Amino acid sequence: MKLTDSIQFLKGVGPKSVARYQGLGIFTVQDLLLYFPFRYDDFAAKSVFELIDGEKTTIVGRVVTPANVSYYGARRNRLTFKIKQGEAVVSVSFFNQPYLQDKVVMDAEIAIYGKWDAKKLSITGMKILGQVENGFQPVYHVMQGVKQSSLVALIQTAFDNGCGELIEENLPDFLLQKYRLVARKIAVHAMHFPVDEEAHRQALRRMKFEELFYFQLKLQALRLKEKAVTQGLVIKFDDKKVAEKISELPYHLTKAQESSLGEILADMASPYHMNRLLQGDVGSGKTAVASLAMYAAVTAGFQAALMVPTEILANQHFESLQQLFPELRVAVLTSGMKVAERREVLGCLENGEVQMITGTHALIQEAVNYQRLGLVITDEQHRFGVNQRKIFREKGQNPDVLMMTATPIPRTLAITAFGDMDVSVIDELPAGRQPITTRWVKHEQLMPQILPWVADEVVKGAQVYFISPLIEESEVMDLKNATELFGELQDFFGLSAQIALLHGKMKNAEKDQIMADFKAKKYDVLVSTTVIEVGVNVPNATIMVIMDADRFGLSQLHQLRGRVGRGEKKSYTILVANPKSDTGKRRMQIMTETQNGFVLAEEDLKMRGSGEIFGTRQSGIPEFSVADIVNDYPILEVARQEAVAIFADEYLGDRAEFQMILANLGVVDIYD
Ligand SMILES: Nc1ncnc2c1ncn2[C@@H]1O[C@H](COP(=O)(O)OP(=O)(O)OP(=O)(O)O)[C@@H](O)[C@H]1O
Repeated sequence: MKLTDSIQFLKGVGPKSVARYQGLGIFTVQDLLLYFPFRYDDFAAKSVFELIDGEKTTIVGRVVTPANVSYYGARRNRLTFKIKQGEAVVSVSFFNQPYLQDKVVMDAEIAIYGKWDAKKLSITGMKILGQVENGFQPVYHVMQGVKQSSLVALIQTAFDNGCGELIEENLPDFLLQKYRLVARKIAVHAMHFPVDEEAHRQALRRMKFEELFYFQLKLQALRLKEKAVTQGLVIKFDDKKVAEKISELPYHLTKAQESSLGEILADMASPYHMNRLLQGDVGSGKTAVASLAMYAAVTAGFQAALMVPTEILANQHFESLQQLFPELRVAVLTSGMKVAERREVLGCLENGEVQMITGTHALIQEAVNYQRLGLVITDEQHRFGVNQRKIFREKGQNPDVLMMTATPIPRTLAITAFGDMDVSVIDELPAGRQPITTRWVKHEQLMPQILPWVADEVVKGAQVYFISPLIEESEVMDLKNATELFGELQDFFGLSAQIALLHGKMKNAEKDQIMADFKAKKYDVLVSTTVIEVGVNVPNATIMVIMDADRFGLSQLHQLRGRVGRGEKKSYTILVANPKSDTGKRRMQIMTETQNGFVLAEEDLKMRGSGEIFGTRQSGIPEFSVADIVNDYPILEVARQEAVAIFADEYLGDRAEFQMILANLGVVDIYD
């Protein structure tokens, strides 16, 4: 038998079960052996003196009273009896399982799995265990038609047929020794049938290492391949002009901005393909760095493009680029544009008149052709697919690509998701920024306390955002909420403040007009749905009020809060929320405690898991079968170092172990 054989060749597997097992992703014997339990229940019997109140456990004792079933209510009943363990007498009850009565035999030993109540010296039973030799039992994800016990039996059959012996080692010897990892054969067996907890721990450690190591190898291989295969552009920018531009800025670049820009420019000048992520907290000045990189590309005779997720942002960047570079021809391209305007822009892009362009994903549509595209910067990269580069290549352009993100990515995730990328981090805010004061208030405080205070601040010249509650997946409800809030605020402020409403259903031109007017201080208060979440830059706005703030995730709240505190004036964020859940409360608490996006992102990750923050599929973060990127971070880091070392070590190239690794990876042609 081979590992690649279908499980149908195993004894006891008929066509029907083959189909069912396929539903679990099990096709071959190998799939079966690598289908690991997701947890283990500890059924090992314990002495009643070591038990903790509320703990789920197994107790073994001798039955000392007959089992009695008492009925109460229409269908409910309780089975009770007593057992003796040493001198201790323990009361046992089972709810609604009267049929267990037969299994309770006077004077016989019995093992009961259930929940321990220390005060009453009693256990609420969940099941009566047949035998208690091995207390450590695996639990698998199964589905209808496949029982735990049949799955276990099938795995046992596979081992009985010697399939376990066919499992080949896929880690090099020196790593097994260095990290004292158990052999693959042993680990796979122990994942299913551990003799004890320690055996299981060792098996798991080995399988996690293997999974993360291969993952990192793949990233390293990709990275190498990318560097070797794709001929990047050499963008010979004009040093002097760039320096001049920097000196003309109304502010000094922060150290972090300077070094990030330096890294980006070095990539551009090199013949390699830039594959870099620019990460920085909200308001840290990423866009400023990006603009300078674009300028550098233009001084070398290339075009540069900046791609952003919303039209509001595209227009905002268009304006600021025009302001920064009045001597250049800057354009904007969005899908909401008039046909004639669009045609004009497309023509000038193709003939090279337009030197810099910003826009939404309209920038990469088919009809768009560039004359000499040198640099593409994408904002909020996780909102775009990862395929942009391919699209550009298909257009015959091979620009350097820089991705920016304002969602701070915890280091753990950055390594996992972007392990094949170079990363620049802007980890300081421009000088002169004051911390944003964040307060959490209840709904009932809004009218008597918050609104009068906001009114006072408006009189003093403050501009204010009000974010209406988020109703997931319902634009209609979002709109209703925003409109209601708008009405209430109009009633409250009367003529004392100019209020505008902005929501996702508006026409783009209308949205742009409102944003422009808000920037120009024609409005004091902007009521909005979350359409202003990312990137909006109105430095004079200093107050952000978020209604039903507990409905937002931490990262989103952080983004929203980042809309204030963008100038030198003191800024405030008010979270209005009466959270019902503990998570909601915790979120509000954390928001008032820290303004550090990286800390918040770590917390968010702990509270929600990685998938929700980035949407696993989009972000390219794979789903691991045994490893967990948050909790297994130390293993991930070691695996990464080893993967990097392997590819860096030329001597390894000739060794059989290295060939084996490459073959397993399916990337034998790295050096071709
Ligand atoms: N070094 C600096 N000193 C002072 N102000 C700066 C500096 N760099 C940028 N700014 C200003 O700070 C504000 C925020 O900068 P920018 O829009 O580049 O940040 P960002 O990181 O892109 O923000 P976000 O991620 O929130 O969209 C802008 O008004 C910008 O002009």
